[in-house]
Amino acid sequence: MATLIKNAQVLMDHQLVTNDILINDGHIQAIGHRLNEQYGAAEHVICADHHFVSPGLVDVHVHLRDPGQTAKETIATGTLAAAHGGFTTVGAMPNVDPVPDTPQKVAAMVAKNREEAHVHVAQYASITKGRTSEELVDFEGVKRAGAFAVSNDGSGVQTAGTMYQAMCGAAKAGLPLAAHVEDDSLYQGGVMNAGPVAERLGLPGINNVSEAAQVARDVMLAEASGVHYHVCHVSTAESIRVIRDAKRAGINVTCEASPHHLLLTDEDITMDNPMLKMNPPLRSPKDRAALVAGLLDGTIDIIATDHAPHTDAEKQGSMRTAAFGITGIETAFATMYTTFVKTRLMSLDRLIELMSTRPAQLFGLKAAGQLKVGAPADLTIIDLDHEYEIKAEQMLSKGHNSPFIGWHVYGDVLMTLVDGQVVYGKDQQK
Ligand SMILES: NC(=O)N[C@@H](CC(=O)O)C(=O)O
Ligand SMILES: [Zn+2]
Ligand SMILES: [Zn+2]
Repeated sequence: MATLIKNAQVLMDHQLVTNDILINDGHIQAIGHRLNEQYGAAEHVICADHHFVSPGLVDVHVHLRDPGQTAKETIATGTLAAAHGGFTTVGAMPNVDPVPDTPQKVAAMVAKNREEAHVHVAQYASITKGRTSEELVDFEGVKRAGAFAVSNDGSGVQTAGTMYQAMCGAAKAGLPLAAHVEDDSLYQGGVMNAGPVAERLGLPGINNVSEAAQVARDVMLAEASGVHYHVCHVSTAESIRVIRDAKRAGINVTCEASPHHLLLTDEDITMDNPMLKMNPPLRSPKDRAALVAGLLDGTIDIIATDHAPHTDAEKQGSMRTAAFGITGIETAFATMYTTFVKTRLMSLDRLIELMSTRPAQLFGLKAAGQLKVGAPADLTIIDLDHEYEIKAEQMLSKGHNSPFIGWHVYGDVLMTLVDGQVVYGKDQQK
């Protein structure tokens, strides 16, 4: 079946231009004008009404919680939430139960994702068995079973020797290694960033060095092993400095930042509020400024949400006891667009590079992140002009643990297509 998207604003050579997009057999067949004269009338016509049509967004850091914690999220709800956020490919973190730490378990996850997901899911295998042990997974085996990368997200790899062996194995298998950087021996049980705000609130703090020291260690190990080392949710000025230096030295290191670390600081925590509790924590304004500088100078390669849904009960009460993590996949584009593009700190083109093109390229997701003839029709139609309020009841994730509820933003996703099929349509929702 052919679908024609009419009057789309698409980015071409860094400019927005009006075009029609013809989709056939799940792929983009043509981009241009008066396509029906050349190709015949399409069975299905979607009027984009001069809204922006983006290559589907790509988020390499998402927690789908399934199997094992389906009260928080399922593959179905998490990927529907992704489609609502404009994402057509997500990377699923392996802190689920059972952990995908063998080729068999990875193959089972890949099959389950294919069965139940509304968007493409790239599956992480863990780095070590059970995610916290020192026993390495079979890197070649998990790659053959369909893993696109390895990560122990949720925990750092504590021992340098284990990390080095893991990097050598991942490098040999051609798998990127995405690291949650956290040295347990430097982490002293905090629940928010260490500093004057934590002191004022009487809450235990998490220092910068528990992250940055492990980044520094890993950069050395990455150089020695030759792996593609990717730092997850970078949050400190020191980590940015180490990564910038490592890149200058030609080491194969990349990193992601999450919207919340680019948009909020610990000064936004005016009271004990679990909606602002995540790991790594919201850092100081100085750290945020270093992250923004890193985003603008290219030290930060991509944006990833770290969408971490929890039940309402787990996010109630005090930050001392609430779960770490916030949702993000439904608010990432709008919050980033509003703060960085609408204000002209960054071009729309660059934001799409950070949220679609580059993550696909860095992680070898060859079919994703492109709007061009021959590519899969993974697209999202976004209204950039209408201001709206982020509301919990509009979220399709099971998790409502977002600090962005109540924000007024631009960048409303109207429709998302995966392989030419509409997987989210604003008008079709309640
Ligand atoms: N970021 C978080 O605070 N939580 C994540 C784990 C993680 O990303 O490290 C989770 O799985 O809930
Ligand atoms: Zn993490
Ligand atoms: Zn995570």
